[in-house]
Amino acid sequence: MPEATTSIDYVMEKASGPHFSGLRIDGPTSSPPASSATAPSVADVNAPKQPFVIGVSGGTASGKTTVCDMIIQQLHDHRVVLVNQDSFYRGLTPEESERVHEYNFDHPDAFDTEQLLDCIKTLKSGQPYQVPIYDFKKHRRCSDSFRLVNASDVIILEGILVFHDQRVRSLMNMKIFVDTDADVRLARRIRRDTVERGRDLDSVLEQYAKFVKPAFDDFVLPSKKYADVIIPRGGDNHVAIDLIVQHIHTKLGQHDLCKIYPNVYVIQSTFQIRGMHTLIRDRGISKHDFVFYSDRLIRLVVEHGLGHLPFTEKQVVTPTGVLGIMNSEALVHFCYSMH
Ligand SMILES: Nc1ncnc2c1ncn2[C@@H]1O[C@H](COP(=O)(O)OP(=O)(O)O)[C@@H](O)[C@H]1O
Ligand SMILES: Nc1ccn([C@@H]2O[C@H](COP(=O)(O)O)[C@@H](O)[C@H]2O)c(=O)n1
Repeated sequence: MPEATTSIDYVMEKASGPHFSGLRIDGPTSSPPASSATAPSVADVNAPKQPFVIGVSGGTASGKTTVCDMIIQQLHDHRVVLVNQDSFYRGLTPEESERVHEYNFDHPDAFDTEQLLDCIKTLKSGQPYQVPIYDFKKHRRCSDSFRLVNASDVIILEGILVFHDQRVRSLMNMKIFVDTDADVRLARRIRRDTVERGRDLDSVLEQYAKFVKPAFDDFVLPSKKYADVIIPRGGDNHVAIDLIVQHIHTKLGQHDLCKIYPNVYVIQSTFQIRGMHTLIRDRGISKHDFVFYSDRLIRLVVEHGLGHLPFTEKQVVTPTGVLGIMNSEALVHFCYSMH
């Protein structure tokens, strides 16, 4: 190893832990095997990724759906599905239907949370789900039609109370709270409910004062503390939405080639690999170091590729008669007898 690079190397080795394949580069083979908990196996790294689940909460008419639509538009190169908590409103009993103005649609019990959980768990496992369709005018689900939601890269779960239940929260990778002033929300709600949901002004105002506002204070606002990101002004906040989309892109990775070519394997990015890529791109690097680190990176690719070839395990005795003491290169060449 060149002397000038010893300290950089030392830091990288210390920080990175075992290399992906379980073999430390140039190090002794006393490091943990590939099955170690700290080193993901080839199968783990290339296993189908679990969908990225985003929860979007906020008060009524805060702009949740608008924000979700903007995120979906910007994630056009990924498969994204939107699930509304509203779809899981319970059906009303005949008595409740008769006195619908006394029914609190803003209480957590108004939702069938068990079914919502089942839906998100099913989608997370890569299976499609038949999501109910809710009719806000009739206050009930359409009994004979569903929306078939397919497995996807990103699942967005949107609703006033999606952060209320711990079990639902725990399924989320990212939680967003859309924060819009109450007067703006009420104004939007009046317009929306009278235009789209078949209500009159008096009933909207009465429902708001009796149920919507108290439930916001009791359940929605307290769940804001669970949010990772709070978006003031909802869909008007383009900066926040751009940042969120960037983050999701990073989390999903850019390995679209894997979707097109099922036999493409991507080496997991580690601190050490990123460090070496940084060094060889540094215009000030010496020729010697450039060759040294490029050589290491190339060797990683070769070792990784060899790991994908069929092999049978072999016991070997080293020339000194000691079992198991060999450097990483020797391990690759001796342990795997290629077909
Ligand atoms: N930034 C905005 N400016 C103006 N109107 C908006 C804005 N965001 C949402 N709206 C309107 O307010 C209403 C509620 O928005 P929506 O996104 O459906 O909220 P939520 O899903 O939180 O109930 C809709 O009629 C929508 O068109
Ligand atoms: N039959 C129903 C069901 C729900 N609501 C109201 O909808 C609000 C939640 O939907 P947002 O799109 O505004 O998030 C909630 O505040 C309920 O009061 C309803 O009016 N009728």
